[in-house]
Amino acid sequence: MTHPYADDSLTLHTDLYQINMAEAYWADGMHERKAVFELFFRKLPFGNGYAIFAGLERILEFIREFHFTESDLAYLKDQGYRDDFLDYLKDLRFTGNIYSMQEGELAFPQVPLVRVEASLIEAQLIETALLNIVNFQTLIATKSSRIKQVVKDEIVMEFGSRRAHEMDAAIWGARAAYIGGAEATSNVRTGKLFGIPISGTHAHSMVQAYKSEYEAFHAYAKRHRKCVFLVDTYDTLNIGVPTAIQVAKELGDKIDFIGIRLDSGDIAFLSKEARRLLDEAGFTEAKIVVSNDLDEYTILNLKAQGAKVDMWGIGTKLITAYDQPALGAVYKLVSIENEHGEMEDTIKISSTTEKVTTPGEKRIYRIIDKENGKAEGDYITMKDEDPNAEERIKMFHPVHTFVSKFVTNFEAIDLQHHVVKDGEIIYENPTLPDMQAFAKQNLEVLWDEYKRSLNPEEYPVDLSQKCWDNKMRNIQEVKDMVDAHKSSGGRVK
Ligand SMILES: Nc1ncnc2c1ncn2[C@@H]1O[C@H](COP(=O)(O)OP(=O)(O)OP(=O)(O)O)[C@@H](O)[C@H]1O
Ligand SMILES: O=P(O)(O)OC[C@H]1O[C@H](OP(=O)(O)OP(=O)(O)O)[C@H](O)[C@@H]1O
Ligand SMILES: O=C(O)c1cccnc1
Repeated sequence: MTHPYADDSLTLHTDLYQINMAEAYWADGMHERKAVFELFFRKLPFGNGYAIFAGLERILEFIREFHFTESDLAYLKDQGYRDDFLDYLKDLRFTGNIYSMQEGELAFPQVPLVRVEASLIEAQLIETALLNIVNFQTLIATKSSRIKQVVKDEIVMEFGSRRAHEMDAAIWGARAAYIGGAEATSNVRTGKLFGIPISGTHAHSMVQAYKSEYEAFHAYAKRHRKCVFLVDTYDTLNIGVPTAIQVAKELGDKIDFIGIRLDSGDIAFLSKEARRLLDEAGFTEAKIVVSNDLDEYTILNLKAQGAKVDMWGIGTKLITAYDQPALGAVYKLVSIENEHGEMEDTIKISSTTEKVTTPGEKRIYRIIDKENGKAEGDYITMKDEDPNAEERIKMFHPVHTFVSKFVTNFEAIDLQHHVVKDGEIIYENPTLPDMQAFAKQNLEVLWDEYKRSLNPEEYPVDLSQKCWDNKMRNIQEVKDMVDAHKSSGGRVK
């Protein structure tokens, strides 16, 4: 199918209800009221102890391009939207402010990753895209980091393009996997777009096409100096590895014999035997690459079995976040301008305690113990609080309030950066290697108990006293409103 709209934009990459709400705000003259939304998730994925934030670069790209094109407006007209509203949309651009964590930052439940302060209509219309971007990219960066925690010093290569949920997911997922700790991707376009190292071996089809491993390895080596030969097409130990060794010996210095790849069978047994054969032949530096439905669980198990692996090629289970396909991040209104031009808190009540939002304009700090450089927890305050001006802070568990602690001798690091100012992008994206290094450096401030892959400790995300009191006041106000409503016989004025 050819693309029917030359000017197609991502602005309609939204849920219908956003446009319907936008129309109502506009018709009622509420659309320009200032609103504050926070984007956060409630539960860490994969049972992990932390998440790695990713997605900012694409958010900024989306914001820069945000406008309704001719064909977007024509389509909306076909859907029945009225001309006066469409005329308004024609000139609409994002003119608000966005504060965000940097990509590679550690993220925890309830901590806003992104804060949008904009006119109600603008903030509402970007919700779906922001969630779509952050939910996916943060999930994959986290899965990658989790895998890297298990792999440790060996190399992780992202091999998932063929199994990703279509093309966008392949490239943005490979990028997120890189931020989380994967050293390279097999996706060439990702390398071109983002400056990430690309790497690859060859497939069984090449051996099948040349009919023998000997012919295939020679053919590959004729055009490629760096060689990793895939040795499991017919019989790994009897034909594959010995043929790789033979070709490497025949070609000597003409190639860099990087090593071999195993893609089936018992990886623990085969890698140990292949290591022995390579070492006996004098190729002690040759690497063993493995692939085949790997994830952190299999890798951990293979390591426990003493598998001799130098590089892990990981596809399906990384790029699709196989064991948890969604992060569940949400975008919630926490404050809105009233008819008198004052900002007012808003709250969403739920019978599930974790789902009750924390109202008001807030700030997010990571509390670092000055003595040991480790994180004590994240600290959510009201916007006019400055924890760095305090000698001692009291941190409250947001749900189990009996859990609280006093912290002294700390530094409070503001996690949100001003990235869009009055519609203008003021943030320069770091390079991808810098983002990866940033993620690694962030993990160093976490105690090991939050980093283990099985049953990690829960990292503290606490509220300031003021934030807690404000939340309670808002809950009480809603309760009073519900009681008044009930006692009026359920009538709405
Ligand atoms: N020693 C091992 N211990 C635990 N899991 C292993 C071990 N060796 C391989 N695995 C994993 O077991 C699974 C084996 O899958 P499967 O049986 O489909 O592979 P295969 O039949 O050897 O290869 P393929 O079907 O791809 O040709 C893979 O996920 C692989 O990573
Ligand atoms: O297993 P993954 O983690 O997804 O890694 C990518 C897989 O892609 C290739 O296989 P291919 O597409 O040839 O399919 P295969 O599973 O039959 O080998 C490669 O040989 C890996 O096995
Ligand atoms: O380069 C490889 O070996 C590779 C790339 C993608 C998928 N499977 C293997």
